[in-house]
Amino acid sequence: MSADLIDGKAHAAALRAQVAAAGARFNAERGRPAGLAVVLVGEDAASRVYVASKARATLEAGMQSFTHRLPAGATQEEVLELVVRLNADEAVDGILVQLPLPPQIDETAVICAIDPDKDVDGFHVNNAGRLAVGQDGLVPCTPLGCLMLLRARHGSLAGLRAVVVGRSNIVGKPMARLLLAQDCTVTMAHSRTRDLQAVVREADILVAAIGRPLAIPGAWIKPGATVIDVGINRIEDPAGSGKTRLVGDIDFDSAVQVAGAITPVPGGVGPMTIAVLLRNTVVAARRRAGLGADAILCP
Ligand SMILES: NC(=O)C1=CN([C@@H]2O[C@H](COP(=O)(O)OP(=O)(O)OC[C@H]3O[C@@H](n4cnc5c(N)ncnc54)[C@H](OP(=O)(O)O)[C@@H]3O)[C@@H](O)[C@H]2O)C=CC1
Ligand SMILES: Nc1nc(=O)c2c([nH]1)NC[C@@H]1CN(c3ccc(C(=O)N[C@@H](CCC(=O)O)C(=O)O)cc3)C=[N+]21
Repeated sequence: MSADLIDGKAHAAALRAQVAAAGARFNAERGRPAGLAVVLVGEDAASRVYVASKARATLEAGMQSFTHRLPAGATQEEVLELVVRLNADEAVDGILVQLPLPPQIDETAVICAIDPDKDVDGFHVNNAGRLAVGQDGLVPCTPLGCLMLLRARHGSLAGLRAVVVGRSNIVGKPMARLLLAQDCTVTMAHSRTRDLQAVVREADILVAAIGRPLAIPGAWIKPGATVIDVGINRIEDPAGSGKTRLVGDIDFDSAVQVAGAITPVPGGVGPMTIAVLLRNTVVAARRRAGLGADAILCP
């Protein structure tokens, strides 16, 4: 038996088309496009690629894109000043500060400085708190993208056993909260979990956000489970070509034999993250303008 592939690229393309339509409606109502500002500090090559692809996707969705690059040696004050300026800029509906930041900059302080209503990453403590208590806010892109993939496959998730491996503030914790809000029975696992294999085995829905290449083998997975692989790990190609390739946290080749459905890496969760970022930007723009929810953007 071979699992169904969950095509994140196709789901992301569909979401982006919906976001473009909602963005066009916003533009028609308000006489200006929704705007996303991305802040990149330093020259990290991988970050540059993400930032460029976000800017391209933003323009393709009919939104305005503002990219701000600061040198790797930028001070905390310079980053905070830029954030304050973007908070006050009426053309900017969403602000994303690319993480990680260089070591001289306090990430928490920078995230805290972002206007929560423009925090399209959903990392601000106001938005994390809103998610925790079930109030409307801005939800982190990667876990919301995972939830959309799960809803597309299952419809209702009520009563299913979900296991989230990883408890970071940007993926694991918000993922678990979203699944709980969908009435899953949720377990959060992490590096101190005892007998991870037995915990994983319980999962009807398994979300891996660990950051360790191929950490979970197919033999651990419950037959028929839906497996969402958030991990993006660059490893040396085992064929010894000297090239590198991207792999997830799940050992795809063995897991695909056991799971009911599985996301590939690349082409799974990653493309959804960017599509949800655009979705969050239109949601933020509508809320800031005092417009009601746009049904098409609801997960
Ligand atoms: N597709 C996408 O769009 C995105 C992908 N990612 C990818 O997702 C992965 C996770 O990212 P992120 O959440 O930021 O990572 P973090 O490093 O912040 O968190 C990793 C989590 O995994 C846990 N962990 C580490 N080792 C083990 C282990 N052996 N067994 C069980 N749990 C373990 C850690 O536990 P503990 O808390 O105990 O240390 C921690 O909670 C990365 O590969 C990242 O590149 C991230 C963001 C977006
Ligand atoms: N403030 C902030 N918000 C983020 O959301 C954020 C961040 N900082 N820092 C870095 C991580 C990582 N991240 C990814 C987004 C898309 C892909 C993606 O589209 N990946 C493609 C592959 C891309 C490739 O080939 O390199 C895929 O999985 O198919 C990956 C990773 C967002 N992040």
